Amino acid sequence: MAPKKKNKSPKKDETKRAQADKLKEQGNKSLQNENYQKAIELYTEAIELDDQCYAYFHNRSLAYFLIEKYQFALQDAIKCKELNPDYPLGYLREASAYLELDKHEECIKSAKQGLEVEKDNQQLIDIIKKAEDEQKQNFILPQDDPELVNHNTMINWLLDGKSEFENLKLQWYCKNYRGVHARRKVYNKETILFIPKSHLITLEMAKETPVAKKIIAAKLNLLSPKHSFLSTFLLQERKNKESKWRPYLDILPSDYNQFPIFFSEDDLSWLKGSPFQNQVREKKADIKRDYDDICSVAPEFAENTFEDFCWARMTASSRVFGLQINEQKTDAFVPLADMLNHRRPKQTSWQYDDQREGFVIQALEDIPRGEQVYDSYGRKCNSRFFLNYGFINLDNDANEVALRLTFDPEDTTIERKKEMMGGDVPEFKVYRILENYQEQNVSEFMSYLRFILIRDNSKLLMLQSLHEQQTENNENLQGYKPQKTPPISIQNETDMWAHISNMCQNSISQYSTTLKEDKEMLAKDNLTQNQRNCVLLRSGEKEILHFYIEMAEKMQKLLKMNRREITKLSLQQEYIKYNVYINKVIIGTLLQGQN
Ligand SMILES: C[S@@+](CC[C@H](N)C(=O)[O-])C[C@H]1O[C@@H](n2cnc3c(N)ncnc32)[C@H](O)[C@@H]1O
Repeated sequence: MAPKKKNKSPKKDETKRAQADKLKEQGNKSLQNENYQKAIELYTEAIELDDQCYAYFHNRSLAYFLIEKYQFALQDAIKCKELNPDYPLGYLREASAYLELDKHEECIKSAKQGLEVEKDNQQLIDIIKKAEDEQKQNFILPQDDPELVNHNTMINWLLDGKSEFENLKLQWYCKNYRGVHARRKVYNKETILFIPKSHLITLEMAKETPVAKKIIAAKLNLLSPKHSFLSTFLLQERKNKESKWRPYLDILPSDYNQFPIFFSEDDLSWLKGSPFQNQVREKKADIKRDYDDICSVAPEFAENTFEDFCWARMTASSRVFGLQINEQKTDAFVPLADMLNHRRPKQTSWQYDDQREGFVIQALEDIPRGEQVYDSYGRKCNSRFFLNYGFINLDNDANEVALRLTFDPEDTTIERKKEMMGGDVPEFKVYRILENYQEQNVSEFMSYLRFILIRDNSKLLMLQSLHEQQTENNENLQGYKPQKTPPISIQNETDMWAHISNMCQNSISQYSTTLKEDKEMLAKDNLTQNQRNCVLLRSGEKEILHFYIEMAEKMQKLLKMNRREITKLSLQQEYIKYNVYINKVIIGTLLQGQN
């Protein structure tokens, strides 16, 4: 049977076109009013009446783009281009959708075609530049680089295991150094990553290795048991070519040369004078002790060199998450989640979701497309970041410097002090002080020092009775806590500042460079990364020491004045930062009652 002829009445067509145009106008108004869904409906109705008008497809493509339906935006842009190849904005819509879909080649190709139609269209020129820039960032490594190949294998392994992270992508900054970026705009509260339990390496799994079982059976007292168990697991699986975990193992950093425990003596010498130099040696010695202990109960573990064990331990210290799975605390390696770099304040939060049975990360703010997505590793001193993560955080308000307090053996009140403290005084006590003197650590340090410096038995008696009053109702009356000593007298407080100043000056004199010299070195920028990090670490410590030397000088000066003079001086700019101490301790306590 012959097909029926269509009734082609020109008049009917014209009416339809007029109706369609009207709908388009209404659609444009909705678009202007940011009612994109309505605009899409109106353009769709227009298209149903007349599917040969490029403008309807162009406008609907734009509306789809604005609600982030990029695949639909692309389809309409392609149709617009087909209907009118001379319309440059059709190419712009197509290129924009391709860019959002991370199809950089295609984006550049369609924008270039658009430029053939209108050669100086600035939007087309801009989008080519943006796509090229992103391409450069994405492909810092050649396509066949093993790191990239391994990365793709891991991504497929995770996706096959039903992981979800469609809005995230990995980006390289240089070899072995990667970060996670938003593939598309991420919204506050959006769950951006899900890794099922099947793809987590937990502490419980690590405790099942033959070596771990021997450690447990021998009741070994390891210094870092959790990280050691996880390390034995990593090393066991690394040797197994058929390991289920191969895709994850293959993307782990191949070395940790920027971690201080791997530093040469030459690199370590850049830490001369810093208490951190010892911390590094102690950390390495602790890891060696764990390694030797493990080898002693599981001799086969010695197949792994100490270097191998250090590699595994640093992998654990820099990548493990402390989780709670079904109310049980554990530690785990979480592939891909461990690719997020650190930044404070918190931009994302993570947890194990018992219902979904997997690890999830949620955004805590909107993150624009292309931006790096961070995890906060917490508020930590740079010495901890350096030791356990191999980097230094600039502008870190949590930096500390270690100061050691000891009782004076010549102190005639020492016996009473011992008695008060419940028998004995510790040989020494190390406090890690921060530049902010209001931090609890610092006030405990000052209080401890006040107690050490008392030379007057009557003051000790007063503290003892205060302590007894405070602990009156406490049945397990414990010894006196020097770190709770309140400000006692002008003399004691003056002594405390003099002592702080001496200790800080003594610490400063241990370094082979001054703070000024460090700053000049950093400005020159001719240091290796490890040298630079050492200089940043030691200069951070010196800043704190200088802060307290200056504070000590000013507070000793104030402690010689009367209340009126102090109040006047404290209003000066250079004293403002000490006002909390001045008002609370000097005026509020030591000079209480004075006019
Ligand atoms: C959990 S991993 C993050 C992924 C890592 N960048 C990678 O490529 O494997 C932690 C390591 O990332 C690096 N890192 C994380 N945050 C950093 C930051 N803010 N600055 C410098 N390096 C950082 C450090 O090397 C750290 O040991």
